[in-house]
Amino acid sequence: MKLLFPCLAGPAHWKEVFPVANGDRQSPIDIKTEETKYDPSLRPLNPNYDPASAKIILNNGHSTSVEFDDTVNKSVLTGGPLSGTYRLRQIHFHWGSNDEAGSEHAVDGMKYAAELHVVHWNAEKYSSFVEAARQSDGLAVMAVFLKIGECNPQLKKITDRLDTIRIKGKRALFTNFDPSCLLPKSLDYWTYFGSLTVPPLLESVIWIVLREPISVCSEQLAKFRSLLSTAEDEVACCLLRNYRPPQPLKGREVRRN
Ligand SMILES: COc1ccc(N2C[C@H](O)c3cc(S(N)(=O)=O)sc3S2(=O)=O)cc1
Ligand SMILES: [Zn+2]
Repeated sequence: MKLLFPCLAGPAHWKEVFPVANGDRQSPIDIKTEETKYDPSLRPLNPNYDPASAKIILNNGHSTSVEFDDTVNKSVLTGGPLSGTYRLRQIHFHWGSNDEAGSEHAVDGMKYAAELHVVHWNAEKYSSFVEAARQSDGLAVMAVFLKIGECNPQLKKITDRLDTIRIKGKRALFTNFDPSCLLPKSLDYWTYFGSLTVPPLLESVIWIVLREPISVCSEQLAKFRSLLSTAEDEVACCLLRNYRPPQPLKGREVRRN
C-alpha cells in the first residue's frame, strides 16, 4: 500500500522513498558475538571533547539531540577503527514504548532499553558534514547501550531539560556539556560498516558499538517518551518509540578490539 507520507509511516515504508533501505550496508544490525572477529590492528578509542562546544538541545520530532559547534576541531574522535580525525556533530537517543526494547542494535537477539548515538564526521578528508554524509567513510557513530537500572546522574543533565523542548521544533541553549560523561568505563567495542538508521539511510557510517552499557532508570526513559513528535499547531502525539529494527548483515564482518 502506497502512503502519502511514507517517511511518517515508519521504517517499513522508507524503501518507497529511499531504495537504499534495501542496500548492502544498512543499520542497525543484530551483533552475533560468536561471529565477531578479533582484529589486533584495531586501536583504543580516543574521544576528546571540549564541553564549551555544546550549543543547543532540540526536539526534531524524531528524537532529542544535543548539537555541537563543528566549525573547528574542538571536539573530536580519533583511534579505534578510524583513519584520521572525526569531528563531533551531535548526540541523540533512540528508545521504545516500554523498557523491554528501545535500542536499535541488538546483541545476540537481545535489545537494550535505549541507545545513545554520538555522531562525528570526517573533517580531515571532507570540507562539510553534508559532503561527508555522502561518502563511504564520511561519518563515525559511537553507539552506547542504555540498560535499565539505577538512575543515571549524568543523563539527568539531559532528561531534566526535556520539559523545555516537549514540542517538535523546540530548542534551548545547552552548553558546558562533555558527552564523555555518558560513556561507560570500558571503551571496548565492536565495529562494522553501515548506514544512517533514519532517512536518508545513507551508507556512510563507520559504526563503533561499545560493548559495556550505561544505566538508565524507568523514570528517565518516561521523560524521553513524553516528548512530542508533533508541532504546536498539530494534534499532540507522544514520541513513544523511534528505533529502526535490525537489518540484514549481507555478509558484512563485525570486528572487535
Ligand atoms: C544528509 O542528511 C542528513 C544526514 C544525517 C543527519 N543527522 C540527523 C539524523 O537524526 C541522524 C541520525 C543518525 S543515526 N541514528 O546515528 O544513524 S546520524 C544523524 S545526523 O546527525 O547525521 C541529518 C541530515
Ligand atoms: Zn541514531
